Amino acid sequence: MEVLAKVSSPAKINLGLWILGKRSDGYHDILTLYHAIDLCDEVRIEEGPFRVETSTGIPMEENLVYRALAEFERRVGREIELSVFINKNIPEGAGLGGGSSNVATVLKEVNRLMGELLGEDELMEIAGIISSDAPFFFRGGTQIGRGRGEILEEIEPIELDVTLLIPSVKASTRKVYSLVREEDLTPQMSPEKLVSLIREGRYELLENKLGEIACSLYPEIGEAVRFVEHLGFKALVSGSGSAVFYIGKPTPELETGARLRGWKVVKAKSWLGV
Ligand SMILES: C[C@](O)(CO)[C@H](O)COP(=O)(O)OP(=O)(O)OC[C@H]1O[C@@H](n2ccc(N)nc2=O)[C@H](O)[C@@H]1O
Ligand SMILES: Nc1ncnc2c1ncn2[C@@H]1O[C@H](COP(=O)(O)OP(=O)(O)OP(=O)(O)O)[C@@H](O)[C@H]1O
Repeated sequence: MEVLAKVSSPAKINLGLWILGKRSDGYHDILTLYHAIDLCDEVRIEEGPFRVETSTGIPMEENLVYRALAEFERRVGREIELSVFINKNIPEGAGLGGGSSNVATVLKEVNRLMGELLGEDELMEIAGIISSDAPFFFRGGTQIGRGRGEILEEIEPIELDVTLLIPSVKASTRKVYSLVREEDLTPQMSPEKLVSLIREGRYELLENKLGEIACSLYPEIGEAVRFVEHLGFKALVSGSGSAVFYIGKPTPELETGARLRGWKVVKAKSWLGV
């Protein structure tokens, strides 16, 4: 079959995440700085029967991309006659937004291949229904996320070397959020404070309140944080975990320690292209 599109689907890290409050719809209002990195899934779209397959064998009905395309099809009133194949490199349940990135990347490509039937706003609306992290991936780069994560504001691009340390445990975003208590809320944190921290390069002041809960729920994530801090780096959990990262390149001590513990090390850079 003819290959119609080949496109990369980048991961994200959260350069800080604060939980501002609990909402009546069961979600939480957050303030976060999304940052796309060059750890990517590879998406291939061919003409053919409507299907969505991943290299990790995610059942199609469970695939966030399939659910997004089903909603797209309903709205445009035309059948999708395309086959989507995703080669997964982004570890699942790592707080790196793999599925969310796939949703945005595939919606954009399918919409383009079918003649731009929907505008970006409506595509982002579909994406946001499927996953709170997905709207970020339409523009990528570095964006402030508020609300559930779907209210976005681009800031000037920053270029970082990032080292990810990925424990084998998969973190459940829903479970981590379900443990949020009153004392974990920081309603006083504002986008202005966050932007000034970043502008001044005060990365040591960044924190992820959700990541702290993930560490209590999944001790291996806490171990990874303490190991990175022991090496003298500022460790942050990405999203709800399990990935831990720091700004800088891998060191021999880090590689050795990670190997001993069976943790994956990924050397990444900012992903500036969308
Ligand atoms: C942790 C982050 O990844 C940080 O970027 C996001 O806040 C979560 O984004 P996500 O994985 O796309 O989350 P979703 O798939 O939309 O929601 C999964 C579950 O996480 C909880 N959830 C998610 C986002 C949010 N702002 N508040 C929440 O309480 C809800 O229980 C929801 O049912
Ligand atoms: N296309 C997909 N890619 C990855 N996971 C998917 C996909 N579709 C559905 N899933 C399911 O969703 C779960 C979470 O996926 P994802 O990789 O986006 O989580 P995550 O890395 O924790 O992202 P986030 O930062 O949004 O929490 C996976 O464990 C998997 O079962």
